[in-house]
Amino acid sequence: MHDVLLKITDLHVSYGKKAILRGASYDVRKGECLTLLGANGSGKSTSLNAICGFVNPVSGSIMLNGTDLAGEEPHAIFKHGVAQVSQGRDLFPDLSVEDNLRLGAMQRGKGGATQSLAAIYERFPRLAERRRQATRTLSGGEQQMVAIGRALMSNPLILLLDEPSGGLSPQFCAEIASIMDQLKSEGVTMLMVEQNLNLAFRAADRFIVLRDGQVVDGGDVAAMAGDHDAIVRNIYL
Ligand SMILES: Nc1ncnc2c1ncn2[C@@H]1O[C@H](COP(=O)(O)OP(=O)(O)OP(=O)(O)O)[C@@H](O)[C@H]1O
Repeated sequence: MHDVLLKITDLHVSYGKKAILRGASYDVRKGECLTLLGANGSGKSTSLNAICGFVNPVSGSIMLNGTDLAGEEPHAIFKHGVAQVSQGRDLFPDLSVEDNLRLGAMQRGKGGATQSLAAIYERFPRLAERRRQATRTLSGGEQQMVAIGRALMSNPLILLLDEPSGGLSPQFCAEIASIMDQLKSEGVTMLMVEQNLNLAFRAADRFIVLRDGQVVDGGDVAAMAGDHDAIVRNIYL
C-alpha cells in the first residue's frame, strides 16, 4: 500500500465554454515524483493551476491529506502546503535574491512551518553568493533556483513544478536534474510538468499521460527499463 498525499478525482476545468480537463483522475503518493506528460494543449499546466487555485474547477475533487482544495483561494491552498514553482515568472525582479526567498516563508504565515535561509543557501550555494543581487540580474537557471528555493522556504507538503527545465541551457538542465534528485532523496513529494523527456524520466518515479484532458496512460518509470518509445508515441502520435 502506498500513502496517497494528493488525490484528484474526476476533475473538470473549462475556460469559458472550452472544456480543458474532462474527468482527469490520478494520485500523487507521499515522497514520489509524478510527471504529467502530454502533447501541447492537453491540460498539463491547467492541472497544476487548478490544484493551486489559479483556476476554479467546474467539478471534481482535489484532496490533499483529506482536505478538498477544489475551489479554495490560492493563498488558502498555499497555507495547506501546496507550493508552485513556475519558471521564475512570479519572482520580484527588483528585489534581492534574499528578499524573494523570505517572501516564500512569509506567505505561508504563522501557522506553517518554514525552512531557514541557511538551509536554502546550503542547498544552493550559488544563491548564497548572490544573495544581495537584484533577482533580475541572475541567469535564467539561477532564477529558477530562486523560484525552487522560495517554494521550499514554506516547507510544502507538495511541490508543483511547471517545466523546471524550460528555456534552460543543457548545463542548467543538468543542475536542475541533480536538485530534483536531492529533493527526492529527502522525501519531498513532487508533481511535475516537463517536456524534456530525459529530465522527466530521470526525476520521476511514475508518469501519467494526459490527452484531451483525460488520463490515457501511466505507469512506473523503472518498469519501462529505459524503453520510452511507446510512451512518446502515445503522447505525440
Ligand atoms: N487562461 C486561459 N484562457 C483560455 N484558454 C486557456 C487559458 N489557459 C490555457 N488555455 C487553453 O487551454 C488549453 C490547455 O492549456 P495548458 O496550458 O493546460 O496545456 P499544456 O498541456 O500545459 O500545454 P503546453 O505543453 O503547450 O504548455 C490550451 O488550448 C490553452 O490555449
